[in-house]
Amino acid sequence: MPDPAAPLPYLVFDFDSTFTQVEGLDELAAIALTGQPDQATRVAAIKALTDQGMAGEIGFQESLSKRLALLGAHRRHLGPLVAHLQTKVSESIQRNGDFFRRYADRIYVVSSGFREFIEPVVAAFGIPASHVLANTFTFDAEGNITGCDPGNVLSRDGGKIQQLKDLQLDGPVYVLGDGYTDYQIREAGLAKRFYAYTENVSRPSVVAAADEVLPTFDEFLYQLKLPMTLSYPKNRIKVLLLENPDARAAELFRQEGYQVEEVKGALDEDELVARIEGVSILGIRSKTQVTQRVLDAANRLIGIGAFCIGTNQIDLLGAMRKGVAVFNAPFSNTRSVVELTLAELIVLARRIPEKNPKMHAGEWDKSASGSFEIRGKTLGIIGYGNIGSQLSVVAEAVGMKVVYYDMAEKLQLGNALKAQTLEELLRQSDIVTLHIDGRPENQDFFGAKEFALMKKGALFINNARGHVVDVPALAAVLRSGHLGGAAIDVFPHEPKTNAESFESELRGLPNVLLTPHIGGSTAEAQRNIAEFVPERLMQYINTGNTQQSVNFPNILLPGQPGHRLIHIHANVPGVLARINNVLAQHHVNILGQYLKTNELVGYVITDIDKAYDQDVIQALREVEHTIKFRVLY
Ligand SMILES: NC(=O)c1ccc[n+]([C@@H]2O[C@H](COP(=O)([O-])OP(=O)(O)OC[C@H]3O[C@@H](n4cnc5c(N)ncnc54)[C@H](O)[C@@H]3O)[C@@H](O)[C@H]2O)c1
Ligand SMILES: O=C(O)[C@H](O)COP(=O)(O)O
Repeated sequence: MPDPAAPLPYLVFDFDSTFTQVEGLDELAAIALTGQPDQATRVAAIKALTDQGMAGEIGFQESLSKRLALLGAHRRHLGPLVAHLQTKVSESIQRNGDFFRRYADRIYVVSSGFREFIEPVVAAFGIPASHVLANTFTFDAEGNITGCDPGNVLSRDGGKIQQLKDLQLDGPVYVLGDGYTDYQIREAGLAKRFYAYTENVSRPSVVAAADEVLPTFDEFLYQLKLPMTLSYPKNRIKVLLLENPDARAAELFRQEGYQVEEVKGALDEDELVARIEGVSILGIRSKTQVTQRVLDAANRLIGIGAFCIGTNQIDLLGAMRKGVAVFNAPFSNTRSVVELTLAELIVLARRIPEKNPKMHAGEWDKSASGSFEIRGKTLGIIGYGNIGSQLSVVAEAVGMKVVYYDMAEKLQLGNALKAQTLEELLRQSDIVTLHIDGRPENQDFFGAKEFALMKKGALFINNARGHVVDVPALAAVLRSGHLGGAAIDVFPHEPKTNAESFESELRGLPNVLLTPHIGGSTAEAQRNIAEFVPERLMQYINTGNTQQSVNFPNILLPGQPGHRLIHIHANVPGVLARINNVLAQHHVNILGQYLKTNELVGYVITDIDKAYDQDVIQALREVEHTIKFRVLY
């Protein structure tokens, strides 16, 4: 760590795959060979030689001369190459361009690439030509590139080492690069530290030799407490994804620069407590219970993503008290559940759960007994929310009468009739389907009393949550023949992974269709969820936007004009006044302020001018009743 009062150490950057995302010679080859029949094979051969050289498998000089021989490039290709490379500067270097301009006198680019394309690219970052040390091409009279200047030390093996010796820098040198030749500067004792730069490419031999690994340049600036454009390096944000959400979720988080760890199944409380330390984002589905104990062990948690609809598995109030925002996907699998329920209505009405296993066992049981059409029958929908109301429309479209019951006042769709009481619905329905949510008060919502009120021979479906039904009572009415059948997708105790077995007293009962909680498990739903939830979480992290959070005050924030202070506090009187007192005492200019509270927490966003005294940040952290505080640049 440099002494803050001392000048910055000299920073020696590699160019190819470090300063830029690509290898300049590979790109030159692609441009020069455009339209040639053997383009692909020659470019691939050049790339392979680059990699062998970078990994230290062949000498640098051998790699370079073989590549140049394959290249067939001309001076006229250099202009397009530079224009292309200017769009390929590493993202974190691009966003910290101001740092380079400010400290250009301490920065050198030492590369085995070529001055002809490096100089113009780094010049845009304030780095003068005198700080670019690179090879130079040789040309023939027609302007064809024939090779590289053999007099340049960088064209030889050990060239970077010699170049650093020749530079005679009068202070500590830190080298940042992706290649083995960058490490060799440190190995030769000419640099104090070597940082393996892995934003674009990560070479195991180089990473193994490094003092530090830099997934981005933000990480370097953060470690050295240097000015940076992000408030926190994204590579430090750890995501733990459980229960196998669609691969797109991990892909989106990784694209954002986060570290992602995945666990196929659910974790129990002890397992999750052991894994949650250091995790900033936890992604789960319906199985993993996020309890107060888990939240207490979560020292870095910012947000939880429920990659499903239900959030009853999360202690939402506990999360709120800890300043952890929870997001779900409230509509992404709605249609999938509706389609499954529609299928089950018909399948149960035709007694398929009984007939199918018989057929597989070689028994031909052709009979109309107990089978009926669903047309004209009454479907009782309990819980007329997103799923219940969409099912209502679909069921009417296939000729059913719909009656619904909901504790809340709901928009009546089509010809559906509202039942004033649950009893009224149960007495008239031929099929009853549950679509209430899994809030704790709904534990054993449907039991012996409710089953007794159903018509003899009626059918029952539960695709909502397992714990809302008293399963022994259901098993009893199925055994007694009071119910004609049931389709059950959710259970009070479900296996954590596919490796565990499923135990239930519903197993083996007649005309009972059991499915392994697959109501929302379709390709479409899972893909939608895997895009929806990461988007909400990343917006929250990047902008403070809490729109559609299930436990936080919802604020849709405007664009950020300066720095943004995000303050989560216990909802007690006077906190906003204290925040504003601190801001006033430090003469901070407020550009905008937004506050929303709920019963437990207050959420205050303050946009301020970028110029402010850093002490204000500590003072804001110390405001009484603060739960969490962060700054967005
Ligand atoms: N099987 C699956 O794979 C699967 C997939 C998605 C959703 N779900 C579950 O389906 C259920 C419904 O989902 P949704 O998106 O329609 O939810 P929703 O919140 O839109 O609707 C739930 C409705 O139930 C009502 N309700 C709650 N408790 C009630 C009660 N005691 N009496 C009467 N009405 C009550 C609410 O007022 C609300 O209108 C949830 O439990 C969800 O977890 C299961
Ligand atoms: O709440 C939900 O969306 C469903 O129960 C689906 O849950 P799952 O993602 O665990 O299948």
